[in-house]
Amino acid sequence: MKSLLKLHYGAALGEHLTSGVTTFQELLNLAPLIKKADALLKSRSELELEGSGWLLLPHKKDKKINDLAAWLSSMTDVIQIGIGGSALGNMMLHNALLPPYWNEMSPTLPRPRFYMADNVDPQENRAIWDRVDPRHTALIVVSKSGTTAETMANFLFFWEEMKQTVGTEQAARQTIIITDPEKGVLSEFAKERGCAVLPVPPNVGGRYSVLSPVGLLSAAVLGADTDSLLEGARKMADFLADEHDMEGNPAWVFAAISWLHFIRKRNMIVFMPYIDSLSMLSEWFAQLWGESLGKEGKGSTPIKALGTIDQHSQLQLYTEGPDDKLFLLLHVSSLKEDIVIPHAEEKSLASLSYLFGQSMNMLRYSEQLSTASSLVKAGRPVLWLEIPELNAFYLGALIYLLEYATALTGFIMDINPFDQPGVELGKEYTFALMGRSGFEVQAQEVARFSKNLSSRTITVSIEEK
Ligand SMILES: O=P(O)(O)OC[C@H]1O[C@](O)(CO)[C@@H](O)[C@@H]1O
Repeated sequence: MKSLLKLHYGAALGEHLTSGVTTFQELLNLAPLIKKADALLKSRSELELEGSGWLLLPHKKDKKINDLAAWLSSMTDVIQIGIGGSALGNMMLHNALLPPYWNEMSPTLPRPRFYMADNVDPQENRAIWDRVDPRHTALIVVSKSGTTAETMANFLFFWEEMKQTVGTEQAARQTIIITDPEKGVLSEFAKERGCAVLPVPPNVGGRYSVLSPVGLLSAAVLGADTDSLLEGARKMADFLADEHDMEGNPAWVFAAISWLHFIRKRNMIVFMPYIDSLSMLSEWFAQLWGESLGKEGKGSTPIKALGTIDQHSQLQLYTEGPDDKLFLLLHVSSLKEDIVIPHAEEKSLASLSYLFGQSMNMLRYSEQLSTASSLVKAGRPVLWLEIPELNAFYLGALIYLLEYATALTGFIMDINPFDQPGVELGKEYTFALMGRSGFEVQAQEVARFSKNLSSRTITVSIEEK
C-alpha cells in the first residue's frame, strides 16, 4: 500500500483554538449532514445534472487529445486564448509539472513555447504576437460558453493577425477550438472554418474543467504525463466513492472543518503551498473555492499564499491579526532536487554556520513546520495536506480532492457550487456598455449604479508648468 495523500486535521479542531472551540466530537456530529451532501453530489452525477460532469472526467480521455497534441508539438509556439477556468488550470498544470523556466528553454526541448492570452491587455497581446513565427504557431481558443468578452476580443485579435499572415485556410488549420459542443459562437465558427474542435462537456463548469480537454491539451503538448494525472484523479475518485467513516474521508473532513469554521466567522481560507511549482495551484484553487462558494451572502474567501515568501509578508497578520481564517498548508514530502547549503570560509559569515551543510529542502520544511506551530500557538486552525511527491499522478489526486471538497462544502452551505450568477451579471453589464443589442435593461442599470461610483469624488490637481 502506498500513500496517495494525507490530511492532518487535529490542529484545525484542537482545544488550542482561541474562539469558538471546535472539538472532534463536533466533527463526528456533522457526519449525517456530510453524508447527505455526498449523496446529493453522487446522485447529481448519476443524473448528469448541470455542473456535475467533472466527477467522471478522470474516467474518460478524449482520444483526439493525443493526436492534436502530437501535431501541436511540431509548432514552435502555441497561444492559448481563454480566461478563468479556461486558463488557470492550464497554468497550474504547467507550473507544477514542467521544469522551472521551461518556456525559455523551449523549443530546444523539443516542445513549443506557450503563451496564455487571458487578460484584455493590448500590450501583452502585441508582445505575444511579436514573439511568435505565425507560420509555426497554433491558436487554442478555449471558452465553454463562447461568449466571454475578454476571450472573444483576444480571439478576434489573434485570428485576424493569423489570417493576415498565413491566409484564412491555413489560419483555420492552425486553430483549435475547445468549447461546449452544443452551443455558442465558437462551435459555429469551427464548423464555418473547419477548425479542429475538442469539447468542454456541457455539464462541466469552467473551474472544474482542468481534467477535460481544457487542461489536458496544452499539458500534453508540453510533455506533462496526462495519463498519470487522470490515473491519480481516478484513484482519488475511487477512494472517495467508497463509504468511509467521517474520520477516514479527507473530502468529508475538509468540507466539515471548513463549515465548522465558517459558522464561527472564520470565513477565509489561506491556501499556502510551499514550493514555487505550486504557486499557480493557489490561483486555480482561489477560483474553484471563491466562485463555487461565494453566494447568497455565504462563502469563504480564498487567500492565495506561498511559503516561504508569505512568511515574510503575511505571517504577522496571520498570527496576530483577526482570528477569521482557516489555514491550509500544503506539503510535498519528497522533492527530486535538493541543494546542500555550502560552507563558507569567510569569517564574516561564521554566524551562518548553522546552515552550512544542511539541505535546502530541510530548511524549507522546518520553516513550514515553524509557521504551522506559530499559527497553532496563536490559536489559529491549521489543516496540513501532504502529497508524497510532486508528479502528475499525485497532482491528479490532489486536484480531484480539492474539487470534491469544494463541491461538498457548497452543498453543506446549502448553495449551488456549480453556478456563478454574480459573475454573469458583470458579463451582461459589459455587453451593455459595449453596445451589444438585447442588453438595454442592463445598460440602464449600469448607468444608474455607476453613478454611485462618482457621487463623491476627490480630485488631486497640480499646477501645470
Ligand atoms: O470558458 P468561458 O465560458 O469563456 O468562461 C470563462 C470563465 O468565466 C466564468 O464564467 C466567470 O468568471 C468562469 O466561471 C469561467 O471559468
